[in-house]
Amino acid sequence: MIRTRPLRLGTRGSPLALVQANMVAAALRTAHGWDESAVEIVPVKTTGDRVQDRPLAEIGGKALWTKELDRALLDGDIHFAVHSMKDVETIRPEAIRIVAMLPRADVRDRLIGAESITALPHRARIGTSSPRRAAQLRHLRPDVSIVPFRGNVDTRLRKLADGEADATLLAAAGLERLERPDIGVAIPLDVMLPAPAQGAVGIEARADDSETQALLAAIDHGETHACVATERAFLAALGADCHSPVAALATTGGGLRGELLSEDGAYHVTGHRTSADPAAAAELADWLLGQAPPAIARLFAGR
Ligand SMILES: NCc1[nH]cc(CCC(=O)O)c1CC(=O)O
Repeated sequence: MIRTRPLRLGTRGSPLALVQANMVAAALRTAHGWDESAVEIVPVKTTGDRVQDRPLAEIGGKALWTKELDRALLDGDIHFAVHSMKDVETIRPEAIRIVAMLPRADVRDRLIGAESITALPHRARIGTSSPRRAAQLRHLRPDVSIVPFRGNVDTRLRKLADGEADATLLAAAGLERLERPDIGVAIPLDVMLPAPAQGAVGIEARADDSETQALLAAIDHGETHACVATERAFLAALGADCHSPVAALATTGGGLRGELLSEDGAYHVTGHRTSADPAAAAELADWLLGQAPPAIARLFAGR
């Protein structure tokens, strides 16, 4: 196909976002036999990137990563947007559709600063701004304290090196894509379940732009797409947002696993369904909420 203008790919401008954008551009060029100029990368600064000094939950949650890109998409400034699916809210604007996902990377978190969670020094200070990671850590190690840690991967590693914390947790996927796969140790999935959609890169287009959607369909990884859709259905059924300490993982062979925690990690409930379809996700969410002690249930009171 001959394109008279380049396809405009919108992305955040962080180093990780740009790597992921380039992965998508390369996949499209390969799938369609396009040359270098066929896809133009358009970095868009988001509120989440601008405001680095306050917790995300305080300035408005996950929408901060997508709002400006949504606008660019709806205004026709870009043809499609590339996101870490972990950072995309469960409820999306009607006019925007998640069209494709790249093959998922390692879904685990990596611990940097100790050999394992058990091996963390007594009362270690852990740098993380993720409510899920904080609650999971405190559940496993009630003695540790949590230090807020925002910023991109390099910023967080620098804060750790500067002694602002004794250890931190980062997604293996991000470290891999930034070509630092060996930093720290992978935490086994039976010790720590990842965030819903962790490790998945997704692509959104306008719901009415069937031409762009057809081009993107060529690079959609069906298995990743299905598993991430199930994890997102689980979040949606919980009425969860970024304030909610929730973990989930769906795999084609292993079904769906989910975990809800109280913010302080004192309580958690976990469950498993052998099927990884969205109906099982909604059912597991309801079952977990039914099991949950008040300290967890109140976090989902708004649903
Ligand atoms: N919330 C930030 C964010 N969004 C996606 C990733 C990593 C890549 C991924 O999980 O797909 C990260 C960094 C991290 O959690 O370590």
